[in-house]
Amino acid sequence: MTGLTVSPSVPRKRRSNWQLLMANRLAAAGLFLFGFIALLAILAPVLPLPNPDITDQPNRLLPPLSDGHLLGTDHLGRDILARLIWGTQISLIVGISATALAAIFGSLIGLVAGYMRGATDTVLMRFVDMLMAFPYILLAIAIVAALGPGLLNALYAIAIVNIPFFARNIRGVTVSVRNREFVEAARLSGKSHPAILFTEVLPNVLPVIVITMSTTVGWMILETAGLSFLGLGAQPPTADLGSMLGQARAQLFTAPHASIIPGVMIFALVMSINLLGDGVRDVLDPRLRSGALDRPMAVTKIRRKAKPAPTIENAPSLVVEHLTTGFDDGGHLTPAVKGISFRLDKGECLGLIGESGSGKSVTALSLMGLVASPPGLITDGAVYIDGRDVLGLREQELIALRGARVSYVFQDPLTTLHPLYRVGEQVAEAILAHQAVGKSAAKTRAIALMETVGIRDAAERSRAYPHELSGGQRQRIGIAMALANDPDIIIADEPTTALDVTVQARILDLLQNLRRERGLALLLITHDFGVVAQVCDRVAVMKNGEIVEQGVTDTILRDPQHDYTKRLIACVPELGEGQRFLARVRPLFEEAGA
Ligand SMILES: Nc1ncnc2c1ncn2[C@@H]1O[C@H](COP(=O)(O)OP(=O)(O)OP(=O)(O)O)[C@@H](O)[C@H]1O
Repeated sequence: MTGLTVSPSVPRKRRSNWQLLMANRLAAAGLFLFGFIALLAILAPVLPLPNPDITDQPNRLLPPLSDGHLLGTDHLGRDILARLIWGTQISLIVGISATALAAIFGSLIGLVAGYMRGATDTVLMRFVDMLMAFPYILLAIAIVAALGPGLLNALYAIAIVNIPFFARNIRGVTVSVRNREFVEAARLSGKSHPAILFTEVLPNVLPVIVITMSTTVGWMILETAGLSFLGLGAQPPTADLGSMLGQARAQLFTAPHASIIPGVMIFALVMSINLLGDGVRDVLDPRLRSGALDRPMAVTKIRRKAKPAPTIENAPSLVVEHLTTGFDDGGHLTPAVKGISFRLDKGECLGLIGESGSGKSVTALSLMGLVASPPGLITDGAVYIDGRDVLGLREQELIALRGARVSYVFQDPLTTLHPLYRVGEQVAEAILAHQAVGKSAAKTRAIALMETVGIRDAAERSRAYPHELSGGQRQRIGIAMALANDPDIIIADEPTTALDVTVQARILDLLQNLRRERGLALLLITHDFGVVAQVCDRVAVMKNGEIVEQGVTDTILRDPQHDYTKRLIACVPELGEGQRFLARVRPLFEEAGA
């Protein structure tokens, strides 16, 4: 828990983008350094600096800390500090202007190509591909050579070679946004294409434009310096960082300070902008924070306050003790599950019930360390399977338990089944993940499992793709995969919510039969007390991440103690009881102020 502050149980006010940026220490350091350099550059006209262009041959190549020249003088006796500050100003103006130009034209190309598609897209993107086909620094040199050396032409050249980065990025996002329902709705309402592009699409791609700008501006400053270094950018006597470096090259060994000083400034400037740019990207696209997308952890991060006993005696199949899971929002922990405890015995069904957002799924995923990290973090408690604390296991041991001893059935099988593989192959793959059997044996067993879960013509249906099956059949495939390795515990997270009532009843029947036949322990997550009444031996009621009541289902149904449980039970209407149901429910909700 070190370094994290924990929110109280009342909902916390969302932190502003500025607060999130400041919470990122590297970005804050980048902002501080960049702010300091930019301030110096802005104040150049009012700072007590000598004229940066006045030469003074007798005082050439004076070392730093010389009288009247804090950073010494260059090969023509000009004051290096003055040239450095004025040069930084020019480098910043050129780099930022080139970024703005590239962003405007590149984004425009990307927006139009991605939105219009067809011939417009082909022509624009082939033009962009042509630009990208050349090494960009060579292309920039060629452009300046054609336009003639000079800072303005260097600016145009750097902007042109960076247009493709913006065009490609923005086109990709625009293509996905143009098919969204709100754009469709705007089209149906009769809005013109330009209006849709600028009022519907642009606001949604703006964060990507800002992210691309913040991560490329440093490079553009570096590229401008590169052109000036080669004598193609700033022309004498004007100084920018690249030309200072280029002119000092000849005295690299006799007066190294003349090159080291602008070199250090380029490094500090580009480094500070890149750190700040990464911070801006993380704030605007939190999915990328800390590389969350490319480096997801295999097991939820576990940092428990106290070390629980590694084993317990005579334990039932599953014991959860004081489990606490939260989400780390840039150094701030928002709890989602707060110290919950429950038990589940062999052959038993425990219902975990609660309204949306009460923490049921986070509980289910925490049991096998499946909450996505970052940002998920287990901060307390233990999960004992057959008396052994699985949260204390090594990563590989915990992964080996998944699907083998404990398996999951999720709400929407269409999102958990791979669309490009036949369902039989997917069931066989679940077997192969844990059992040393041949491919054909796995296929035969997969078909047998499909028969067990009630899929008719299993051999033939095993060759179907997920989209060729009905919702009920797909959920049966999900259950077959969960059964593939004869688990002891099945965690079913709202397995029937996406199905109609008749299919729902059949799937619940199937789970009941499998539980009885195989002695499975079933943790059934639902928000429907009707389902609990039908299937579960015991029930635990969750609210705001806590279990507010648990016990034998019949007892709780007959005599609920907690108001919240009473309201959940009252929400189960009985057939033909509409009026009586409403009369019963209304006072409960009025009491709760709902
Ligand atoms: N990746 C995440 N990052 C931040 N907060 C999250 C994340 N996943 C879940 N939460 C939060 O954790 C809390 C519990 O969510 P959970 O998904 O467990 O609810 P639930 O009871 O399963 O709801 P539902 O029935 O709608 O699935 C919610 O407040 C949710 O916003």
